[in-house]
Amino acid sequence: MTDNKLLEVEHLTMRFGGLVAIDNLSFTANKREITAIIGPNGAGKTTVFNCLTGFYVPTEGRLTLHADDGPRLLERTEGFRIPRNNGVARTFQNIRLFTGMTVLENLIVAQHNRLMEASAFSIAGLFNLGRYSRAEKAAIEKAEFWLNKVGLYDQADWNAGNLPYGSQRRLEIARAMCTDPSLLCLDEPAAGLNPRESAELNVLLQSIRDDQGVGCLLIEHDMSVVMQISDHVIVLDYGRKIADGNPEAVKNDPAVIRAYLGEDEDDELPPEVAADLNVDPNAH
Ligand SMILES: Nc1ncnc2c1ncn2[C@@H]1O[C@H](COP(=O)(O)OP(=O)(O)OP(=O)(O)O)[C@@H](O)[C@H]1O
Repeated sequence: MTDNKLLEVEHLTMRFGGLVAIDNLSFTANKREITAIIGPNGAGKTTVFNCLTGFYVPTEGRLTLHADDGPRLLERTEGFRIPRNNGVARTFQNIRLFTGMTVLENLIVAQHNRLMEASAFSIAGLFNLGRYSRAEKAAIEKAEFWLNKVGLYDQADWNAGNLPYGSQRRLEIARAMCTDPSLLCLDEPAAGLNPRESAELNVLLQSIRDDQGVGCLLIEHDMSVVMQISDHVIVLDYGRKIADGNPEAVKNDPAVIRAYLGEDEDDELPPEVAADLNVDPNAH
């Protein structure tokens, strides 16, 4: 199964002063799989993403992306090079689109690096019309492909900031996919979506995995999304891994149920989380 590894996280530790946000975390995410990272608030999920995508330099540990042309050590790569050179794309908990640009422009800007390469990073290169215009045409085709895929073709000329919230979430995913990632990191993509939008998101993410062959790393509080589409679930609590397995095994794991219920006798799980974790929300 070694060939199937996409991301290897080994002994990752992230400290902020005296606070240990991630404590000696190791896990593997495979190619063509959706790997979910779940856990209560403050468990360290976003910190893992921030280490993988260069926002934080880990205190300790090794983060290896097994790209098609060989392994890349993410913790040694400058943050801005990670999407460009290592093929790791990301969406954010709080949507970060270019709201003053159109929907189409957001998808073209995402391909800026490839267009600049085609221009040979020079004015002269821009006038090498054959090469640059081929790259421009390919960028527009890719944008059109993703506009169709996320159902936003008819809104291509809208300002991104005027899209409804659920559409902005889909546009953010489309923008990330326009960078041709090998690993797509999604930070709470279902947050704020209604049940219909959430179901559409499931279909989109499964298609990114199955049709595009892209591995996804997913932080999500919506257990219906996690349980329905994940191949593999990692559970964090206070920065430590407490479970690692398929969704069925994880949802029945007593350590996971305990982490969500807490030790406090008065704690109650929201009914939808309890249902997905197979527990009686009032049972203590
Ligand atoms: N830049 C930072 N400086 C100091 N502490 C931080 C920083 N970033 C995260 N933390 C702390 O690290 C811990 C883990 O935070 P993190 O945001 O990764 O959790 P999370 O599992 O993503 O939570 P949530 O589900 O609420 O988004 C928290 O105690 C948080 O306060």
